[in-house]
Amino acid sequence: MPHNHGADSEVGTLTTVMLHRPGNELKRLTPRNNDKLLFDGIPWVSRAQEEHDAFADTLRQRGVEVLYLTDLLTETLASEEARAHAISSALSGLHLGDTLRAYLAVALAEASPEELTGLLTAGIRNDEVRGGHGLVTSLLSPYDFLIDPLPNLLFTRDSSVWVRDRVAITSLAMPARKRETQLTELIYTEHPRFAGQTQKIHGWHNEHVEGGDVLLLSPGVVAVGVGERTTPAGVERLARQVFQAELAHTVLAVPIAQERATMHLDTVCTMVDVDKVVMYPNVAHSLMAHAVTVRERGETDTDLVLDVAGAEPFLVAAAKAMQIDTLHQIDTGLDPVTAEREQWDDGNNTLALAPRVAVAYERNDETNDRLEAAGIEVVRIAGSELGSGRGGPRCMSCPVERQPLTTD
Ligand SMILES: NC(=O)NCCC[C@H](N)C(=O)O
Repeated sequence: MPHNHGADSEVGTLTTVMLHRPGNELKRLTPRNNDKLLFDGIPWVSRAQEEHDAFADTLRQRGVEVLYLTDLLTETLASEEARAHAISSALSGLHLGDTLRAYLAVALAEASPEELTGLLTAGIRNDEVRGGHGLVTSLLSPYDFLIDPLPNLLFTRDSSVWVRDRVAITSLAMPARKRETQLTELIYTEHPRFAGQTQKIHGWHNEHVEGGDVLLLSPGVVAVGVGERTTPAGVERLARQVFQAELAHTVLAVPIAQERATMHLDTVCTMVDVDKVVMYPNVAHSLMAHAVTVRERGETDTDLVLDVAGAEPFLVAAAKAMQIDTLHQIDTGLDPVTAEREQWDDGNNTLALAPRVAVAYERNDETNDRLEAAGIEVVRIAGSELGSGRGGPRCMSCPVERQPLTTD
């Protein structure tokens, strides 16, 4: 049966979502590598899995189809061509050397699709290989990774993002995450559910854009955070591509502080209704946006001539582009210290299941209370372990299909 994959908003009823159940890749985290691997602590893996299973169950109970990235990958790797592609990309790093690369290529080719998924996601450590011994294996430490683990796969939001009926394969800025998009690209290209019926925009080889920075404010209006992850050139490239494919009429480029606490736009602002956002109060008054529109079309996205407006307050620029009177900020009224604590714990990182229904971490009591007072149904989930990677319900979910808000 053909699917209507895609999303034209942040809040249309969520039909299908891609998640990643945390697995052995989290067991690779140690106090020596957690910073490099972008985790703030060492999660208790079985509890993280329980929390994640509860999150997935909550979504299913609300009628959402949950696709797991690893299931999709394993199904994709049933194809010889996809396997060969996955293996050569995973072994392309310059740290391996020819002897080890050749040995690993054979060993990976002999693995079953399930085993290969495990190796591509949890990685391979030098002390785990039995052959391929030579200069490189001898000189590397036994604990060095030959294929890096991908603990941040948990945050499926960042490695792909649907804009209407197209999927953008993103280009992740941090070295620890770069390989994630090799896997999402492979899934969207080769998995039978997507192959041949999924048009792609952007790509891992393009300028940096991360999905957590991309907010579909309304059909035709895309906001893109520009900060630690998405670069100015990244937003320009994405804007060109969505304009060329006529997926949007306005892209709002939104500068955000280049800090870990605000690594993506969705760490400070998410939508909970067609005209309401929950926003970190400490930035609400300073967040600005440049509206980018098309002045002149051309043959390709590089020929487009863009108009870039001067900076305006984000809520003002957004409302104008969305052609509504006001984009309301739910007034959480939190004192700056509580606001800072709850922002750090992803209080503003909600996942809308439909207009006025949002999944949020239970720990952010005050933000959640204020959301409820404003008429939003808050579906609370536990995230004490999940949160150690600094991501909330929105970060942990890639909507593959939402019911359209567009009426035409
Ligand atoms: N959209 C998001 O904010 N995703 C959270 C990503 C957390 C991950 N540990 C990272 O640093 O990239």
